[in-house]
Amino acid sequence: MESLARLTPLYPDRALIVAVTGAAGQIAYSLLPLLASGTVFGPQQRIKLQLLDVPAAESVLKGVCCELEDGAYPLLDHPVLYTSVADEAFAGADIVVLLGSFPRKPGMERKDLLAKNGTIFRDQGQALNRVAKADAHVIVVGNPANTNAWTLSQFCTKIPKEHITALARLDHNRLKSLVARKLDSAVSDVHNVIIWGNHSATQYPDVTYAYTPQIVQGKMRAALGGDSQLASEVIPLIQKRGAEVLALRKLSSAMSAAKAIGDHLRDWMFGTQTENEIVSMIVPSDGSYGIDKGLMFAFPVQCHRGGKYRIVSDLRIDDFSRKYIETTLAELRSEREEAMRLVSKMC
Ligand SMILES: NC(=O)c1ccc[n+]([C@@H]2O[C@H](COP(=O)([O-])OP(=O)(O)OC[C@H]3O[C@@H](n4cnc5c(N)ncnc54)[C@H](O)[C@@H]3O)[C@@H](O)[C@H]2O)c1
Ligand SMILES: O=C(O)CC[C@H](O)C(=O)O
Repeated sequence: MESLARLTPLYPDRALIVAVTGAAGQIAYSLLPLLASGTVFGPQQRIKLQLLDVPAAESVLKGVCCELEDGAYPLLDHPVLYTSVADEAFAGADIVVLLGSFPRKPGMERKDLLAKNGTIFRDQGQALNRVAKADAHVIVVGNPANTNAWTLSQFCTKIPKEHITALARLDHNRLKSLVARKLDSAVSDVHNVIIWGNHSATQYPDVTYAYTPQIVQGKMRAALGGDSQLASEVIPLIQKRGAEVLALRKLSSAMSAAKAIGDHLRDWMFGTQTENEIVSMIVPSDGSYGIDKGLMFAFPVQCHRGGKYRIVSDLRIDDFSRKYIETTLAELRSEREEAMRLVSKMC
């Protein structure tokens, strides 16, 4: 259960301004009620929503706004702003949630998305540079999320680099839930799973530092059947979970993505739940664990109220883990190279 003290409003005297792109899409349809109801920013924080989508989605977006009105959410300021002009959506925003992009369809490779979505993140980086608050906090969700966040940050120099993050929390939650199911534990009893690297099939879902009241830190790999079981079952299951949902729904994950975005934002803005709790966020590397400085990489982090976080940089990484971290690092380096090529063409 959330403690109300933890969720003391960030701005008691005004509405928190939240811009959401791709607001006519499916993740937004699950996320907007979480924002409007106080689930993410607490039951006392007023919210102003500024929604962006492409002109072709105007009618759907208007319908979403009608539903937000009809929800009679006590915390939501009216009118909800909706627009197809990025500068209008981002103006004055405290929090910027970037969903707007093309999701992968069955038969598409994730790398097909790099070129398709790169220009969106260039344009939105430039728009943020023009109109955003210098202390805005940004989360990129549109895939390929790490590299889109990197592209955005190349065009948005006004906002500090560490305020630009991307979503690894869905993978983190998937792993946490899987561990709970395997051990027949409550999800809330599972702590400190970690996702490393890319939000892709090379990510490394790591249980080395995870624990529950029954399984002490250091024993989780054995409790889940040992390293060969992890390598053959647990790790691939999490790495391929997005693809599994896509194959089943013929649409990518949306409800669970919205829940994860809420978790990411709540922990980022209010602090992680306890002093020792670790969550996974895609943030610019500070060089920890030998990851290239500036590369957008999922790391274990601890957050402190007001949008501050620190990468937990002192975990011992054994050979088993290092191999996975190197694989996802290599993929991210090559995505960044491709993005650099595209960016230099875009300039
Ligand atoms: N990082 C993660 O964990 C994670 C999880 C799930 C989905 N995703 C990604 O999130 C993105 C959104 O997924 P979705 O299911 O909501 O997709 P969707 O297709 O339902 O919605 C995307 C919306 O973005 C809009 N859009 C496209 N270009 C835009 C632009 N330039 N500006 C504003 N809006 C624009 C589209 O019109 C559409 O309404 C996809 O890229 C998907 O792959 C990431
Ligand atoms: O396109 C994909 O494979 C994944 C979509 C989404 O990022 C997810 O993790 O569910």
